Amino acid sequence: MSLVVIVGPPGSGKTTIGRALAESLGVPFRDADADIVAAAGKPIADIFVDDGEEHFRALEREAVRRAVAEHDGVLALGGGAVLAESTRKLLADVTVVHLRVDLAEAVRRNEIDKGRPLLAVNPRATLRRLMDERLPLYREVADIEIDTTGRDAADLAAEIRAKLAVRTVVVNDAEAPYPVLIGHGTVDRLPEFLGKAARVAVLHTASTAALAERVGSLLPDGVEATLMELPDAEDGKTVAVAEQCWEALGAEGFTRTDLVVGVGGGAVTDLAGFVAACWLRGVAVVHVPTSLLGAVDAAVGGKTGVNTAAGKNLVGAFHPPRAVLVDLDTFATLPRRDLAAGLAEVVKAGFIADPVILDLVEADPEAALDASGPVVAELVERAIAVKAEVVASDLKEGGLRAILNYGHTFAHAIEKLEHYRWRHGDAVAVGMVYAAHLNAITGRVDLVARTRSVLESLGLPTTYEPGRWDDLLKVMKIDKKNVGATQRFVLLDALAKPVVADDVTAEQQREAYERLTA
Ligand SMILES: NC(=O)c1ccc[n+]([C@@H]2O[C@H](COP(=O)([O-])OP(=O)(O)OC[C@H]3O[C@@H](n4cnc5c(N)ncnc54)[C@H](O)[C@@H]3O)[C@@H](O)[C@H]2O)c1
Ligand SMILES: O=C(O)C(=O)C[C@@H](O)[C@H](O)[C@H](O)COP(=O)(O)O
Repeated sequence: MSLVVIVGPPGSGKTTIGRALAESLGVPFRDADADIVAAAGKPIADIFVDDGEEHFRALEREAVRRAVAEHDGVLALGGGAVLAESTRKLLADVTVVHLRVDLAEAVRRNEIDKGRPLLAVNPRATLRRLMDERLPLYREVADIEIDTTGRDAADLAAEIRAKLAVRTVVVNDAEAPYPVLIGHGTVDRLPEFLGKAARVAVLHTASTAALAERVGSLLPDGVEATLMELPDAEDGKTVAVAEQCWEALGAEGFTRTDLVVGVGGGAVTDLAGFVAACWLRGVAVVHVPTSLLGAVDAAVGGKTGVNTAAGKNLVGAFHPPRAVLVDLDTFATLPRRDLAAGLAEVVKAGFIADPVILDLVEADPEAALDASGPVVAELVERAIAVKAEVVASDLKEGGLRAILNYGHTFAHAIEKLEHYRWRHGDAVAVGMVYAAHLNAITGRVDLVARTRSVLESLGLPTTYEPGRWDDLLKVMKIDKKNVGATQRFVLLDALAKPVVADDVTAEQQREAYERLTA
């Protein structure tokens, strides 16, 4: 969590709403006015009477400077703090929420709270003047503006939380750029992405049924939701399941302006994207990934598809979403094993492009496994940034995008041999160890020990059964990256220097397997 600063006129609810927001985010709350009172040893009204407003403003500037430097959480400022240019400059680098309120309600709230020296005489006229004078200053510093009139604190805290996207990564897809909103409560932003939809098909599994219901309840009057429950995990990623969805869309009279929403792990978003890509030759899809793996990988980038008897993801389409809503709250119910599986793809992003990811995981693997902690939020953001940059320049995997397949040649072969009963992330973990052996064997870089140790620290598998090489090789020979009879592997020349190699010999491949299973 980083700092969120609340500003607004007297009576806008900065302290009450700030506290409710901090509680809902699970972070500490701090009140700059309380800091001034503590430092001066007397109430603000007494500082005004004894020392004058100018002295109070000097104390306030210092209190705000200190709090902005020290605090990690929610910080409420006094109504006049934004008068100081130095304070406004300080706020340019942090997230600022401006709470508005109408005059009548502000007067009412200030009548209850009598401790405001500037409002001692003729509060209505004074408040109107202060609000008019300060409004442009609040707006100058604010990232988010919310009207608090007639609303309760918990409700407002929930709305602010939803708007406090940790970050919006824009995937600059050449055809239609789309945002990936990462934050708490971002699912509530769905109504912004409905377009002209009159019907919304919400695809989910049993594990995400409650969230799918919530998605349905977010739709405005006149927009109908149809919830479709899919079989769990890879059992849902089949042509037969896709066909059932198409039948249901047909029965609903689903048109080109309607919307598919995928609420679930990567299996759901892959299937939802595929259903949307094919229905009427392409309707919009919004993804609400609920697994870490879905958030950092499957929901971003527009690859959709199903598994068939021939292999993993061999049937599908490139169909980028209209938006991706990564709601960090959804990871709270994700089993630890699935969280770890998602971290395998995060670690992959570390090896191919952003080694800071590896540093973060290695520094504290337990923190990386704490779904509600700040490390997971940073890892999510970093991994999505890696993926967004790659897919923006090469949606259809003409070149660069293949690097996202690091470890996947071997992983997909395991998944097929295991009849899709292995978690994808677990298979990718083993696949990365295999690729690390190939890196070393082909004289590139030796990252075997580091790969094993970072994955093992997360409880991920790093080895596979011996004696299955022939079966594995057969599957690897129909990998999508292959060109004709030439196998291609994503390898690393060095950390964060991926290459696509087409000269890995049969002996080298086998040797990597022998070392992996030794
Ligand atoms: N399209 C792409 O670019 C891309 C990228 C990576 C992976 N994938 C695909 O994604 C799939 C793997 O995704 P995954 O790891 O999310 O698997 P998954 O979708 O099977 O989900 C894993 C398990 O977690 C459960 N789950 C999901 N969210 C939950 C939540 N919030 N609380 C409780 N349980 C929850 C699911 O019901 C499932 O049992 C694979 O099919 C893989 O091929 C696609
Ligand atoms: O988005 C990509 O491109 C990837 O390769 C991401 C992979 O992590 C992911 O598992 C993807 O589903 C694999 O795609 P595939 O084309 O090899 O099936």
